[in-house]
Amino acid sequence: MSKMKIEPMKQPDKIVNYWKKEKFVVALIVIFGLSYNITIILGPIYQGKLIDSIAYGNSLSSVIILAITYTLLIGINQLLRYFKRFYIRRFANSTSATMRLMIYNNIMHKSISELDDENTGNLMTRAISDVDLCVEGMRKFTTEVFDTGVLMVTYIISMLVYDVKITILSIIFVPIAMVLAEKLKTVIYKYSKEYRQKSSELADITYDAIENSMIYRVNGMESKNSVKYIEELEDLQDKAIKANILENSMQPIYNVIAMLGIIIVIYLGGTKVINGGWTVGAFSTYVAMFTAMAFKASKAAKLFNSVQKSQVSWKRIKPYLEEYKIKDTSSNIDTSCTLLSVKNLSFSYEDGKGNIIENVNFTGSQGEIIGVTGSIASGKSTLGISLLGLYPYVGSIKIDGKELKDYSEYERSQMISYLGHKPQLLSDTIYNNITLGSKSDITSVLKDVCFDKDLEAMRNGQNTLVGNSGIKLSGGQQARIALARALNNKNKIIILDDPFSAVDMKTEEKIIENLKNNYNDSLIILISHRLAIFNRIDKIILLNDDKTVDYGTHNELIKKSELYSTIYNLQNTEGGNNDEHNKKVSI
Ligand SMILES: Nc1ncnc2c1ncn2[C@@H]1O[C@H](COP(=O)(O)OP(=O)(O)OP(=O)(O)O)[C@@H](O)[C@H]1O
Repeated sequence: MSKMKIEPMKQPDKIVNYWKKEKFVVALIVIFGLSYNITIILGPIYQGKLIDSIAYGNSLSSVIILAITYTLLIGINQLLRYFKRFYIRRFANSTSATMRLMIYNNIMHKSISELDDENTGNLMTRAISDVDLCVEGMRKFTTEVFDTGVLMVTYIISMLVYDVKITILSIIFVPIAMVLAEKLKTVIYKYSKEYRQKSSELADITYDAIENSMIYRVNGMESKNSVKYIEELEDLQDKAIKANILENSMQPIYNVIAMLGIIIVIYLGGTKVINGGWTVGAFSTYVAMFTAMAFKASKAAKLFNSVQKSQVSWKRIKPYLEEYKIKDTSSNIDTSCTLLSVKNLSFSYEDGKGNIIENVNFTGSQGEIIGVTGSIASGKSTLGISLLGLYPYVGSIKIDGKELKDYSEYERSQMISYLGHKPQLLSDTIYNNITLGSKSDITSVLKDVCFDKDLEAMRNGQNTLVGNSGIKLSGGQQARIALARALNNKNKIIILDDPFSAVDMKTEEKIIENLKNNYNDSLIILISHRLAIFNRIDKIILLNDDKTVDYGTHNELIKKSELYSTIYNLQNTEGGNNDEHNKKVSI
């Protein structure tokens, strides 16, 4: 059996294209679906013949031949059914995989501002959970086109061959059941939509309870949350009942309506047998065909409802099914030297909102360390983020003479390494947290961040699992693993946002020495509250509360900024080697 190939597709927001994409599989479904549903009619026909041959006293050998033929036909018919089912499953699996691939690709190409929006993340998680429901609807539809549509046509044609009048009179109840189902579909859609919405909300609440269990527990919120959770569950149950009851409770009613024609069949057919127009076997064949057809007709009514239900899911997925995009991974960057030049840089997170930083000017080159400091919420992290080029900025950020926004996203990722404000550890091993899935020797980088001693105490060494968000590591260990990740992916420019906030002063000093010695082919931008080592770095950017910026060497800032000199002196005089003290007197 050939392995399923998952490939992107064109116009993924048109549902019919999923059938077009699987042309070969759909062709096989058509072949097996048609042959299964056409040959099914041979079952009741041969059953009737068998009854007649017994009733009219045919020879034993001809009865046995008929019985064998009947059994063989049923066997072949079921084999065709097996293949039809197999290829329909294959179509469903492939469609589900394609939809997931297209949604995943959409996530990969969302802008950072869109991803920052919490709602986008939630909506996409829900959309992915809707894929299965939607594909299930498509599978049912494909199945029923044959098992209901083709089969009903086959039965009706055969019944017409047996008797035109009885057929026309007995099937007039079928459209009534269908019209009733059609009328109910809007109501079913409404209830189904409400149920799906509630179900996603409950999934969010569950994720939240798991992710933030510690916070809720220590704040004594768990029992209160449990009560709320039960209320939500009850509401979900209520909506589930409304959504399902109407659809399922209607099934027997559709069934009864479609079956009403049996009265006509028995009356007119029975009369025809008495008058010698039909044999008992022909009558039995006709009754079997009518019963099967009426049963299928009532299923068709249910099919309309289930297609309606899966449309709820399709509508939720559709906005995320956009054309497949491929990230450009060609790179044209200068690896021989590094020159960063920032001129009149201003930045705001949203258009029209006030600037977080204004008119920042500085230059830096390979081998330098530039410190960024300032009071709380003065925009230190924002300056680091703006240098990544992920958001639009005003002014100029040039790397090696070329504007940052003119580099491709991939080129930027190859020029700049970044350690964010939070460690953002994955629930994985130390090794995977640092390499992010690539293969490299991390021994030296672990030494550079002074983690080698910590590692010796860990039984599983680099394969130690860090727990959810690094919970099994101390704050300082988490910070150093995150720093090691940024350094392992060493680029021309390394931006480190507060890497030492959870690290003691001695370790900080050692790491700074390692950075100076082992990363002098990069330009390092070091964002920090702690100024202890700032007298050993090349230049400092001080972001003031009034959005003015002081820029210069340590000695220049000591002279020109009262704020800088006061804090530096406080951090380096009494208690200067004490972390608690430094926190109190930090900028
Ligand atoms: N993603 C964001 N969207 C909108 N506003 C933001 C975003 N990130 C930060 N801000 C705002 O920007 C301002 C500066 O925040 P930033 O984190 O850059 O300051 P900071 O100097 O690094 O702070 P701290 O000293 O507390 O680390 C704050 O008022 C904050 O609310």
